[in-house]
Amino acid sequence: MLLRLLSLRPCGGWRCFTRPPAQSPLAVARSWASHVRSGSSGAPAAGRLAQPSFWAGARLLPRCLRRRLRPTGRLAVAALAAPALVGLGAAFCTRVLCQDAQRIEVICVAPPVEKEPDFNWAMFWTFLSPQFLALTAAVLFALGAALLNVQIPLLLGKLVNVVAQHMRVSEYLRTVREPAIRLLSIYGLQGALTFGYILLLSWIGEKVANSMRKQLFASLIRKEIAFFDANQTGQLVNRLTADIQEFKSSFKLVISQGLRSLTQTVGCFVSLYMISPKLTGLLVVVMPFLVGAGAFIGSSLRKLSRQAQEQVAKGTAVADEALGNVRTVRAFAMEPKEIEQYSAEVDQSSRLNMKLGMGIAFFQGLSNVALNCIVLGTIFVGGSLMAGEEITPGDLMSFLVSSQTVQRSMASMSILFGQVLRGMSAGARVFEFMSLAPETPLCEREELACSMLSGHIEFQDVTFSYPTRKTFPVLKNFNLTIPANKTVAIVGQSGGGKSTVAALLERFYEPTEGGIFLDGRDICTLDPTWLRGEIIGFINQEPVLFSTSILENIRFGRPCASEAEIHAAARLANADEFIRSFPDGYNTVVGERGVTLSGGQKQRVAIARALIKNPKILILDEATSALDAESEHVVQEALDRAVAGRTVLVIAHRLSTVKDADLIVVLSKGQVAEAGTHAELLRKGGIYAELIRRQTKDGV
Ligand SMILES: Nc1ncnc2c1ncn2[C@@H]1O[C@H](COP(=O)(O)OP(=O)(O)OP(=O)(O)O)[C@@H](O)[C@H]1O
Repeated sequence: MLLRLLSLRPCGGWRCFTRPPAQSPLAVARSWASHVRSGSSGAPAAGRLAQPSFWAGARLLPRCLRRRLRPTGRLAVAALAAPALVGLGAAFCTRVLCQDAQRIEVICVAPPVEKEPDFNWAMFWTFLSPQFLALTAAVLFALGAALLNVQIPLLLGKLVNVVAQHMRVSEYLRTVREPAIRLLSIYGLQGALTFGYILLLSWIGEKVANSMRKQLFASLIRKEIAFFDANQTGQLVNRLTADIQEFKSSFKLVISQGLRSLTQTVGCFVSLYMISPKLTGLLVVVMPFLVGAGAFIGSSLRKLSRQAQEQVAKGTAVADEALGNVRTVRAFAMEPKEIEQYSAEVDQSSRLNMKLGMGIAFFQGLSNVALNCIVLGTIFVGGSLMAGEEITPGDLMSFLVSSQTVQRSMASMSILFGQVLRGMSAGARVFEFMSLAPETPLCEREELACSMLSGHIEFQDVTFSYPTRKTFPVLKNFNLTIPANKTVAIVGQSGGGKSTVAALLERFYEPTEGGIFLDGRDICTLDPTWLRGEIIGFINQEPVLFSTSILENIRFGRPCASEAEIHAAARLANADEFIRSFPDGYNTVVGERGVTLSGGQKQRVAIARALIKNPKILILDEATSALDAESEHVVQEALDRAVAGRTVLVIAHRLSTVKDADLIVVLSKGQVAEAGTHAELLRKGGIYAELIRRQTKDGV
């Protein structure tokens, strides 16, 4: 029995603190937290393990006490019932420790300096209100299950009294039937209600999370480009995944555990007081000490645990960087150095974890002693009260079970408090981006008739600073005219603002001052979706393909395009031949970001994707600069064909690619420094002539 007693408590504690070595700190913290959330953190486990001895003790206890056993006999009885209470106490301490894991998770997840947004209740209600009926039913079921849980100890007490009174089998079976059947029906009903509210809650949780995810994604993908300059993709994806998951779990827990625990704590305390005010007093005095001591020792373990987690994160970062950049590591033959660095981090991590394990072992051992003493005290006082006939054996039984319920409920409420805070801050982060309307709505304002569009573009006194760097003007009173069906090239030193001109024309950003006009209409009065989707084709230096087939990638330019149109666009882009040379032809899947294609092939697919919408305006932003001479030649050939009959803005470093442009503009410090044809600018002998001279010398 003693062995069983000892085996209970470490189980709960170790479940919280041991972890598989390969997991990331975040995953570890999550798994700890999910242990707690799913209620497997030790309390139920301890309770489950404690039950057989508890029932054995419960059966023997009244008999022994009725026969007025000597103190040694009472001690033996106490030893039988002890595991239940010890298990409960240990479970309670374990919960306190597990809270640490949850706090650690907060440390891992929360960015340290970011200001937390406020929780938007109104927005939450818009998601919850469609599930109102199901939610009401779930709440009622949960309350019903909790109230029945309060009844169960009292009925158990009555049953024990019957068991204790009747010694003859026939009489016993007759008398025990009625309370046993009542108890059984309550068990059944309680089980059905529990099934009902958990089912309803997971249904509601899924529905709410599902619509939150869709709405958040829809709202994110429509945000202006400046928003993505200011927010990291990883953070945004985290809001879509981890934050919504966190919010969903917290919401479900508040209804299921919170409501139930509160009802049970209040109800069982009333029952405890009614059974025995004296024993209740003992419990009320002892419990705060137990929790206080657990929290105190837990705080130093928490600190150690946090250090261990941070160390694991360091090791993970080293592995992540080395594996993610394996080509660079291989190219520099740095494998031994990386192994050494990773080993050092892992060794330090295991030293900290061993220290932590020792701390937990010490804590568990100490709490065993304390809890055993408390159990003995409870049994001792309870036994004395029974001996003085102040309470019946059944009362003691009810007391023990009710106190178990109270302890479990209080422990889960303490966990829940942290969970609610975390859930609300996760929810606030999700709602924050949902409620922000994009500064440039995607589908508003006017469209011009495409057939009437000539494609004449004018930048008039455009001044612009990026929203993330407002004090640094990239363009200053920039003026440029791109006549319809002409090709205008922008050249100049790196960082001069060439790509910014293209981004403004695409309406990725809005000019701070001045305006951009298309056929005399300010483009900010035009529908951006129409502008980008039908009028402007954009090809840049690093085309990004999606991990689907070549066919679908080209169709991305115009979703309603037929296969024949796709093939035609590919031919125009010099891509048809190489695509057909693949075994799967147009159905070849290109891998993540088009990794299975060469740079030149990717660029030609991107050109086909831009051409399929037959854009009136084409922007080529360094479209060939990442390619070798061979690929550049093929791609340039495709581009030369593509520009015919369109207004084209070319941005280029390699001046050889722009010398045939109708107009070449040299951009310097955000302003037009020179403009003219290739021959005019060479004659002028200014910046352009100098650039040409340098590139010819370098053989570019
Ligand atoms: N998203 C951004 N947020 C803030 N500043 C930016 C952003 N993009 C570019 N810049 C800054 O704007 C200036 C102009 O950048 P831009 O990319 O337009 O230059 P560029 O002439 O195209 O350069 P390159 O020839 O090297 O591509 C640079 O100083 C750059 O640091």
